[in-house]
Amino acid sequence: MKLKFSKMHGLGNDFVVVDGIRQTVGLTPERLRQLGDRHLGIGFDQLLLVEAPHDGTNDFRYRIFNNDGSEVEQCGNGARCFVKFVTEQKLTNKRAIRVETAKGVIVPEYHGNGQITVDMGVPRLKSLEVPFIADGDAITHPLAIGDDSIDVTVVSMGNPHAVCVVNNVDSAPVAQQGPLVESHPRFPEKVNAGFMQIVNRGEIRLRVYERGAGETLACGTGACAAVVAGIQRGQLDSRVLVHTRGGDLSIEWGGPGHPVKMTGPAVTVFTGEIEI
Ligand SMILES: N[C@@H](CCC[C@H](N)C(=O)O)C(=O)O
Repeated sequence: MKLKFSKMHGLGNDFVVVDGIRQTVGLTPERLRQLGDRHLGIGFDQLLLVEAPHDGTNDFRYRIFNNDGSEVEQCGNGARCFVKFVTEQKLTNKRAIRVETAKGVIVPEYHGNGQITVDMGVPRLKSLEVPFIADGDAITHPLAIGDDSIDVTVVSMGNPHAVCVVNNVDSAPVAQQGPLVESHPRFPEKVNAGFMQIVNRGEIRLRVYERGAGETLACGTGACAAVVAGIQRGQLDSRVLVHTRGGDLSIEWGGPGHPVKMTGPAVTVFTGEIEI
């Protein structure tokens, strides 16, 4: 059986996007890992599956799989690619669409100038909602990593994030500490680990070691979580330019109870079909 797909990226965070409305798709975790392999398959950080919504008031359902085969709740760069995909594939002609994810509805809006803004929903800040095993709901928590201790702020953007502040992202120990944070026993569902350098109150540099995918060139929910964490810590203003290794995202957050808005590009690289 042949599977049609588009290869896309958001700031170098790359995706295989599959229309599960007009073709039948059966993907096991093993098959996902094989398709995600950069030598033996197509290669991707995440595979995005477009489905019909469960609730008729929404336009689509959006499922996300990491390249380790795990299904996850949310993906920010993927959300922008999702809206470009459904527009290019003529699955909709709306500019603003309502998309169901495993943790609520997101509302991406296509501006037509190459930029897409996504209402990523209200971040969850309570430890239990991340989930994170904490003594209380402090803004930073010391986390023991081997012989070191790092201070993390935990945020759920639908998916779990732990953000620490570093002096320089270029020399931050992302490859060493990232996997230890990702699988730390205090995060029962694992976590995405963000390393944020604060440039000024409106600008940060960010690297993210993603749960189930390793370090990526950019992470949209990671950018949202980092800005929320920086604002919670009193170090950032409400509109922040986030520099990632793959490019820039603009993030806005009005504080607790408000949704996070993320703006950035989405690119289609090629389309293809693969035997599965
Ligand atoms: N690349 C993403 C996040 C993808 C999911 C993440 N690895 C997780 O397991 O939660 C983004 O742009 O947000």
